Amino acid sequence: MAESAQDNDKLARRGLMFILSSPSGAGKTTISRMLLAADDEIKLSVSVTTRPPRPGEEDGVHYYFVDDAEFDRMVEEDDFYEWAHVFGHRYGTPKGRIRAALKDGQDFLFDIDWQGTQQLFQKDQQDVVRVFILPPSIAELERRLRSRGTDSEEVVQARMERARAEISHWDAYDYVVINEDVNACFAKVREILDAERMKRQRQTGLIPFVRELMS
Ligand SMILES: Nc1ncnc2c1ncn2[C@@H]1O[C@H](COP(=O)(O)OP(=O)(O)OP(=O)(O)O)[C@@H](O)[C@H]1O
Ligand SMILES: Nc1nc2c(ncn2[C@@H]2O[C@H](COP(=O)(O)O)[C@@H](O)[C@H]2O)c(=O)[nH]1
Repeated sequence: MAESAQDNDKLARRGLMFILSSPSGAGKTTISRMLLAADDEIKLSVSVTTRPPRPGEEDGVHYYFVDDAEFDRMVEEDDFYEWAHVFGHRYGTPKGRIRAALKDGQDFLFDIDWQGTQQLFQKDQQDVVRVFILPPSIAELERRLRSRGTDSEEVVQARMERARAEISHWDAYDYVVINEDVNACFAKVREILDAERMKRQRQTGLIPFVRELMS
């Protein structure tokens, strides 16, 4: 049966800012892509970066690739929600229309590091959901970074050297999921997203409905 306009009103809710972080190589981009393919209600917040594109990465789809001068200009013009230095490059979340779209119920997915997570949480605690992905072991993390085949040995080493420091931020997250089997990890991340969408404080459309039930 088709949903009536009244049913749709009841389902109205604020969107959420769903953050996935992990040490490099643990699998957050893989999980993000699975989520975006499976769920039309969530959109990727495409970051801006000064790092060069990897093979297969497209400008405007995976990142907006810019040079240092353009990134400086965006910082000066206050175009970022947050930005940080990560592995020798700069990465930032452009403001775009995120705030207005959240009000209209649009969910956003952020594949960002712990520094960006901290900044977004300070600005918007009510909408942020923080998920940290852990690798099953350090050896498997290294194997995944190498098997991705997109980074030089030097880059892989630099990322492995930062891995323990990245993992040390795990306790600043709302949820922690170990990515051993990718499908099992993805299923858990989806459950988190589904449950967060149902949180009472996000379900703004229920207020008049419940008032009517109680009248
Ligand atoms: N559960 C898994 N089992 C085996 N391989 C995996 C699993 N999850 C992801 N991978 C593989 O590990 C590699 C790294 O994954 P991915 O690029 O998603 O990591 P990431 O956390 O986004 O890294 P970065 O922060 O560097 O972008 C990829 O080749 C991916 O296919
Ligand atoms: N603080 C931010 N961190 C970001 C952003 N976009 C990506 N990232 C993080 O950078 C590292 C490296 O990413 P890679 O694509 O070069 O492997 C990873 O932890 C990302 O999550 C951002 O806008 N802000």
